[in-house]
Amino acid sequence: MLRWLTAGESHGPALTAIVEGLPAGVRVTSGDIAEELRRRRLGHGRGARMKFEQDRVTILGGVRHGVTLGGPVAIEVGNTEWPKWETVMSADPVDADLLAAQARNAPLTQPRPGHADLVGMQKYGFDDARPVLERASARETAARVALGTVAKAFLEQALGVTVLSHVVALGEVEAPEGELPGPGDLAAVDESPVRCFDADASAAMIAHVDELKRAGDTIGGVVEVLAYGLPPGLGSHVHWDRRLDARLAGILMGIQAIKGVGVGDGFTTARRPGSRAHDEIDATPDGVRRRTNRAGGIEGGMTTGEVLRVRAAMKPISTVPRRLDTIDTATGEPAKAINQRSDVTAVPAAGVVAEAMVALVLADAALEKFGGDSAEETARNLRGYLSSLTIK
Ligand SMILES: Cc1cc2nc3c(=O)[nH]c(=O)nc-3n(C[C@H](O)[C@H](O)[C@H](O)COP(=O)(O)O)c2cc1C
Ligand SMILES: C=C(O[C@@H]1CC(C(=O)O)=C[C@@H](OP(=O)(O)O)[C@H]1O)C(=O)O
Repeated sequence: MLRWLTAGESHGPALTAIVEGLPAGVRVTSGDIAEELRRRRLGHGRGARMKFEQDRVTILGGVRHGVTLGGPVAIEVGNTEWPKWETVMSADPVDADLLAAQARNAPLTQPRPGHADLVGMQKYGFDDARPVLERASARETAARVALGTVAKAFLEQALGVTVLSHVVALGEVEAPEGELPGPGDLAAVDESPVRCFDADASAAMIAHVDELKRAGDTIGGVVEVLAYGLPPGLGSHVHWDRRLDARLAGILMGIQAIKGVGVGDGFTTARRPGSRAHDEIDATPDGVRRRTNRAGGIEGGMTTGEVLRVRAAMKPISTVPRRLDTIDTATGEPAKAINQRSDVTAVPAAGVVAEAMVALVLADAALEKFGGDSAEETARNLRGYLSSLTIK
């Protein structure tokens, strides 16, 4: 079983991430993690913070000379802006000068509609939104992407599985249904400032973001994660919590601001008759194949061996520059919500986060099926399973 945790606040000194249960022999370096973190920071519509803040990656355990050892992998993502935030976010009791400086930081008492601010203050008994928003912030997704890098490396090296994502809708602009990016197309997707594979849709999305920025507004969208090279049989039909679709939905919904998940054609499938909703099966010289992939590579809670295809819908950023109506929790009077700065959209970044989340679930499901204390053992067990399949 793969276990993983993250810790740290948005403006704290660092995020910390640990993953336990990955085999030995997976090649991964801090450079690989830094590259994935770089991808997560990109995207047209992200705010000023992405430009001046740097992620500083240090692998603190579980890797030696660029190869995993089989123990927990611990990763620190340091925040280069920490010195500016030390008085606000210091963990230890502070001296008198620091306390005086902190007292000048007025509490944040105008909670943003759509963010965790108000209910977090109620639940945890704070009269300031700062302690809530620091952890609710999607800064934490940097730690998840760091862990996802290790999971992706395992999937590639032990199973030959490639995970990538692309943006399929940004607000009202949708990419045409059609050609999907293939396993080698990640760089082509990343070239688009909105991570959209279709050039015309990409241009329209960029214009849409610019228009919303001018209007002081924010926007959501839909990302699709694809996984190529999966064998049939990851996950199981036998119990609800072993179904791969349930596990993928849970992990994707666990990303900040994700409000819907679709597997394959998702909600569209519900509007089609059965004759046009399912994927008919053929025997081909290459083995059993589905004629289409409307199911997105999952039937009965298990991978079918076709391309895995899952979508996640993100709501618009809740720090709206136009400042939505709220209350001041200190006075109970009407007020305008907190707004220092904000992303117009973070949908392209959410795709990179979603890749990491899907990679962790797939790595977990692969280890459940094939086991292995070394990546080589997992690969050997996969080969044995594939060669022993009676229906190929
Ligand atoms: C990559 C990423 C970047 C985000 N950037 C912002 C932001 O700049 N401002 C903001 O208010 N929300 C941002 N969000 C969304 C908030 O984290 C989210 O709205 C908040 O957690 C409340 O959503 P929830 O109800 O799903 O928890 C971002 C989310 C992601 C995934
Ligand atoms: C820092 C990151 O995202 C942040 C996520 C976020 C939020 O409320 O979720 C709010 C913004 O931070 P701030 O309010 O300090 O400008 C984003 O920049 C990051 O992704 O690395």
